[in-house]
Amino acid sequence: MAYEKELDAAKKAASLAARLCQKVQKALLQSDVQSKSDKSPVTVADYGSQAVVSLLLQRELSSEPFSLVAEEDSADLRKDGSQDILERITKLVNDTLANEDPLKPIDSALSTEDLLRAIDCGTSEGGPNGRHWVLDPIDGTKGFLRGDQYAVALGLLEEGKVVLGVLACPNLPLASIAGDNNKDSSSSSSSEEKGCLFYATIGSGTYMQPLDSKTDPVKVHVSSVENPEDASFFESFEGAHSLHDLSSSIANKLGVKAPPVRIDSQAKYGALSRGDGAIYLRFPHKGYREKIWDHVAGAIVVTEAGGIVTDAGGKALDFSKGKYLDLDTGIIVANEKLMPLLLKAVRDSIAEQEKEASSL
Ligand SMILES: Nc1ncnc2c1ncn2[C@@H]1O[C@H](COP(=O)(O)OS(=O)(=O)O)[C@@H](OP(=O)(O)O)[C@H]1O
Ligand SMILES: [Mg+2]
Ligand SMILES: [Mg+2]
Ligand SMILES: [Mg+2]
Repeated sequence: MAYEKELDAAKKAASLAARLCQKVQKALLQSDVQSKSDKSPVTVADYGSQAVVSLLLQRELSSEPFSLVAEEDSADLRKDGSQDILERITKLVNDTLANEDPLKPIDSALSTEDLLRAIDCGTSEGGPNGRHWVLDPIDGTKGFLRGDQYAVALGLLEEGKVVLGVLACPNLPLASIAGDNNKDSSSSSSSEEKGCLFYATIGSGTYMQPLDSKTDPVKVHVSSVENPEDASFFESFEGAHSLHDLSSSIANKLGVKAPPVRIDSQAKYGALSRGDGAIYLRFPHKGYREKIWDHVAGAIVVTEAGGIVTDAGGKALDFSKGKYLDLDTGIIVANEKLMPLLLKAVRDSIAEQEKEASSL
């Protein structure tokens, strides 16, 4: 299989980073209200996760040139007054790496300077040439803070095309979340087993396995629903991230009956890839520029499971332009059967909205 070595490294890196995030989220949720409103634990997990992925990929793929486009950088950690937090992150990363394989002797603990360097390996600009890893160390930071859904999202671009993607979703139930409308999908089902690892390489399909066990992976497929009346749709939890009114107008036009399922992060792409819902609608407010790390891993996880991911005009997403995606209005996802109907509903709803706006 193509990209076997890269996939092994990516799964290992994302799983280990997810373990670090779980540890921080647990501490965060157990802590008192005052320290919950202190955003530093989130920062710790974002930086820690990025460092772990950066270090693991470089270690496992040491014979290859390494380029990483990632969300975080070390600028704030290098400022005066950041020494305490920097030491905390360094300890967290060292502890995580030491627990990775208790049988393997640890080389030597990382210094704070090593940690800053590992984070800053993620400052590549990406682009159309060569290989670039793309990382969102915690996607859905707001969900992470609430104790809800988040994902460690890692992808690989080759000559501007996504060839591999891994999504670690520590709070996503292994069972379907279909019908979990507006429920808190992490805490509503506390007895259910949670933690999913989705992965895909180009031409080989999408697989899911439990995040914390060696259980065999299963191949997943997007929903085969053909009648929009039977479809349900996902959208951002945060209203500030996507225009919920526009989504509901599109859903009405299509005849979708079920209310939206709102969950944070690229866990939406993971859930769609196994058919928990049939449609994803994402319409950021005007002027917002989408970053590639918010979609690279999720897009291949869905397309390899048989889905289609486009902008609101029906164009495939172009990940070759650097850190940003140039988009027509929004991002939509559906299976092949629903996509033509969805595109028409999107076009009609946007036209209606523009007409209303111009008559004001
Ligand atoms: N204004 C605005 N509009 C659209 N998108 C935005 C906006 N602000 C942030 N972001 C990006 O959204 C990422 C979070 O993913 P979701 O929107 O799917 O989830 S959620 O609604 O936040 O729960 C989130 O990713 P993280 O920063 O990694 O959490 C952001 O990159
Ligand atoms: Mg993100
Ligand atoms: Mg993030
Ligand atoms: Mg962020």
